[in-house]
Amino acid sequence: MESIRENWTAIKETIKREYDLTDISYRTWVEPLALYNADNHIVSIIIPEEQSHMIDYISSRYKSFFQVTITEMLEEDYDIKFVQEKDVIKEMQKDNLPAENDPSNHINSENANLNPKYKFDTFVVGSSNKFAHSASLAVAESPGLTYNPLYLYGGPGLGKTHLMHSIGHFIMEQNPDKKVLYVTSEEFTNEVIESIRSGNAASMTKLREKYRTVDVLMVDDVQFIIGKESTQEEFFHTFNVLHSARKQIILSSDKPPKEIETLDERFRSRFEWGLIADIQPPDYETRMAILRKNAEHSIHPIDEEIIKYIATNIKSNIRELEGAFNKVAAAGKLNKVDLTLAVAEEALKDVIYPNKAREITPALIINVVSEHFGVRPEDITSKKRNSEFVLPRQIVMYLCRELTDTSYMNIGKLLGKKDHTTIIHGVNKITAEIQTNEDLKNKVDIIIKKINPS
Ligand SMILES: Nc1ncnc2c1ncn2[C@@H]1O[C@H](COP(=O)(O)OP(=O)(O)OP(=O)(O)O)[C@@H](O)[C@H]1O
Repeated sequence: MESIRENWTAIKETIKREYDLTDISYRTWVEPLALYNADNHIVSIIIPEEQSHMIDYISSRYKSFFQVTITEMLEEDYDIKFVQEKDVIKEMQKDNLPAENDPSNHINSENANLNPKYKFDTFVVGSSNKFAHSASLAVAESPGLTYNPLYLYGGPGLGKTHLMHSIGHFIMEQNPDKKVLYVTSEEFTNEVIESIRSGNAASMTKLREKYRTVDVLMVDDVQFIIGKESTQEEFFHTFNVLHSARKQIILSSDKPPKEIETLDERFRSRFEWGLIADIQPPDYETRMAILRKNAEHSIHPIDEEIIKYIATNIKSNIRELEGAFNKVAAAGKLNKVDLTLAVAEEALKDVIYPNKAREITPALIINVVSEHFGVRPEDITSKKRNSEFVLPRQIVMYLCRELTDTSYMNIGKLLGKKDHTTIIHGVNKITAEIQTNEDLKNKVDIIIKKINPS
């Protein structure tokens, strides 16, 4: 930092000379720029208040000039960030508050957003996920130093989130001072949208503080960020800042970068900088091992015969495998009967359709929406009027009309015997709201992609 400060005028004069700037350009754009700070190889440059409306222009035209000149003069890589004078003033005022008032100091295991159940020791390793598991462990052992970013991809419910959380727990157990943050793309998108909507520079600064000061950032289902312009842009800069500061980035997606058609080149190349590891659907042995592990924790013993039946019939998704197991266990408990193969077959008759392609049905929509909102499907199809069930239920109404041919009357029957006018109202409400409410539109888009990933 000190050497940049000492050479600040020389840096600007070098830029004038090397890039052949006219006197007027130099005096107008470059000379008034002041150095704010240089941390983690990021040089922050203050744009004076009277030039604040030109920040995009100054950044696009002069950023690379500063980057190249500083990097060459100091023989170290630097990234450049332009900041508004008024934001710097606010930042300085904030810095005068006691440190504990700063929320970014409180990222610990709770607000790292990690599920305590998703750890390496609960993750069953088999041939389908061995590579992704080893890569994850290597990253957990030396974050920021081996593979950066780590990009995990695979179909739904195959353990990407479980592995990401395992890395987070491992790092924090080894070093509780590390700031680890897990976020879904949906949460990230909503935060960016919220900051932009508030039109408040301080809110954007806070968001950047939150994401750009961590040691490990994990973004789940990154494909949902791609194509959303302002979110994508914010993510791009966050990625650059963290990566150039050697902070670990872990991403998950349903596809490898080269198969995401809408991914532009700057993301593709960055995603490929580190290591790309895929997770395939589990083989029979792995499915059996996962089910046996579940059975160990079950209060009621579950026969090996039943475990084999589930492992044979549910092949492509571990979430569905666990769901089937839970359904069978619940059937035994609820009906107070011995858990025989016949009971298991009956419990799974709606789940197991041998050789049948995934069809979009109201039942599938209800399952995906309830999982997305963290509520039970029975709550969505019940008559309960609790506020947390109303929005998911209305989204189900809307999606049943958008994605299936189900009539209003039949949707009503599925959703707690509701009258068809209630369904029409729900569908119209969501149709109108997604025109103006970007959060909701984002939510609905993500749910549609989960229902129909193709
Ligand atoms: N190898 C494994 N061993 C034990 N449990 C697993 C394994 N893989 C996945 N699971 C379990 O399966 C469920 C789904 O896994 P997870 O949420 O990690 O999938 P995902 O790949 O992130 O899915 P999506 O892309 O839909 O978000 C979780 O309950 C997880 O604990």
